[in-house]
Amino acid sequence: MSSAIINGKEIGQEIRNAVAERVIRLKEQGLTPGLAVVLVGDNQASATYVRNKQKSCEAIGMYSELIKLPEETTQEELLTQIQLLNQREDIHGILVQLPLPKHIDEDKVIATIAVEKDVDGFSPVSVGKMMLGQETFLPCTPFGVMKLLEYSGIEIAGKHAVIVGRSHIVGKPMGQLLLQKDATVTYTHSKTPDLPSFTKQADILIAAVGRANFITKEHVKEGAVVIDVGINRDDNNKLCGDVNFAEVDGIASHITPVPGGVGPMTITMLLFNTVQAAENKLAN
Ligand SMILES: Nc1nc2c(c(=O)[nH]1)N[C@@H](CN(C=O)c1ccc(C(=O)N[C@@H](CCC(=O)O)C(=O)O)cc1)CN2
Ligand SMILES: [Mg+2]
Repeated sequence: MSSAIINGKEIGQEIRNAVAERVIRLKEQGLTPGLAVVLVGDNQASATYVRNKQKSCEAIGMYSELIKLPEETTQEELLTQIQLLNQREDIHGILVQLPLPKHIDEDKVIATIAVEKDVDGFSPVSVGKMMLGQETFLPCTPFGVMKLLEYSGIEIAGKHAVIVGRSHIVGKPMGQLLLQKDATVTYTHSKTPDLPSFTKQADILIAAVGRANFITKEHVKEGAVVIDVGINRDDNNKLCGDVNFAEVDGIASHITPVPGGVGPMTITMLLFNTVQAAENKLAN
């Protein structure tokens, strides 16, 4: 029997509809939520994601503004742009599309975003608050995965979640969010020896390694929930995840496809966070 598909497009749309309602309420009170998206350089994938973020904002009545800077932009110039956005009354969320060109210190740039506008949840203060379980903006991809699990009725408490990958934007926060919902969490990564001996124990397996079709049937326990965070291109340049879907289908109880699984949730949760930032502004 095939695994149940967790449909991120459908779940994402349901959440976007609810976010759109909140935008209407804010506009009735004279406030249009505004997102500034900073794009530096000519990375084609980044340009596509940024376009999708802007379109998604507009689709639910939010304001979005693109700050497009050339590849040669200096770190100082970029920091100045962010400081200006930090002061803008009409901008409630700021995001800097990653990756940045090599000559720019990503950490420094992210740390400059005002925490109340850090809708990506990447700044050191946001990350610290998340670790402490305090109210803050959660990073959009792991936040989206939590919503996929919730909307699919998947129990987390008492389950063994195994994360493959330890990036700052996915793997590390993913483990924290699952831990806060009482999962037992194991982190694995590219240097973990005998990876299948760990992943085979997972009730919930999160694949966030960034390698096409890396997770095969030998990594997955019968009945596991498999969440694929990867966005890769295979040998035929076709979009694929970190999980070999054809192999794992039928072993997992539930699985997310690529495309149409975690990806759409990333932008959904960005909209969610930006509306939250605008509501916070009204409340304070
Ligand atoms: N500042 C940020 N930079 C980056 C983030 C981020 O959350 N904040 N995440 C990724 C890229 N990303 C958003 O920025 C992103 C990636 C993929 C998708 C998505 O919807 N994927 C689709 C497929 C799209 C395609 O056809 O190429 C899917 O999986 O269905 C959304 C957002 C790195 N940078
Ligand atoms: Mg760099």
